[in-house]
Amino acid sequence: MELKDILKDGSKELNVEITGYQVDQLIKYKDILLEWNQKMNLTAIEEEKEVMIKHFLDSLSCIQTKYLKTEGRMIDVGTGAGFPGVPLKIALPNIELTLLDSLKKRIGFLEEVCRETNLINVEFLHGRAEDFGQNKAHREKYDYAVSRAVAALNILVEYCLPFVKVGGYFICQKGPGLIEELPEAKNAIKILGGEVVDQIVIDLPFSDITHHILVIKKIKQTPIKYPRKAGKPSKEPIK
Ligand SMILES: C[S@@+](CC[C@H](N)C(=O)[O-])C[C@H]1O[C@@H](n2cnc3c(N)ncnc32)[C@H](O)[C@@H]1O
Repeated sequence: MELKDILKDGSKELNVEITGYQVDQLIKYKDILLEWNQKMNLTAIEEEKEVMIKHFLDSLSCIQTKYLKTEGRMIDVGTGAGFPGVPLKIALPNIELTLLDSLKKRIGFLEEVCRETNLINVEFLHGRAEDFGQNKAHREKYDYAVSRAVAALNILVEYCLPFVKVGGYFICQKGPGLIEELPEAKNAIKILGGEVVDQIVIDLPFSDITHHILVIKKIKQTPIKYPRKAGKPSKEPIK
């Protein structure tokens, strides 16, 4: 099966509409990812077909939740090589995207991807989520936070919920581990002003992988003491 067909058919299965131009943008992204991956550690997934499924379709599955609209401000916390933020921006080009990562080299790669795929209205932030979460320009300024494979849920909510406006959503991609992580994070979610509104099981097309997406709505402002200083949330997660 051709790579383009994996994207077209897989996104249809996820109820996500993508055009031929968006498919071309994703293919270009894959080319740059695999080229840069020779020089720096960006992804352990090196097979083209696997990139389509495990990075692109997996990222696009966030749209299936129906909570993401076609406009608004979104931050991808711990974006790494751009997942899920960049595929989401390709599929929803009117979203204003902020990509945040603590590794400077990854930001350089992301700048190149966005330039080469003609993505506009993308901001790149190099630093820790704990620091930007206390920064007035970013605190409670986003309609959506998204994140994949960054930390256990009780830590991750302290990284992500401070960015979300009251009324906005944190859309969190997790593996089957969510079932154990959720009870341990319930109190942190409440303290940080969130409420779990949905938990969706995603069957990733062309694979036997099942993922979970947890949707947390911001219902109250986050108390100003959160996020605590860099390193503290992972050392002492909120109990
Ligand atoms: C395992 S990678 C996942 C990357 C991407 N989200 C994905 O799913 O492919 C985790 C990323 O989170 C970043 N990260 C971890 N803790 C962070 C923090 N406190 N603030 C900002 N970035 C962080 C790391 O630098 C790394 O790029």
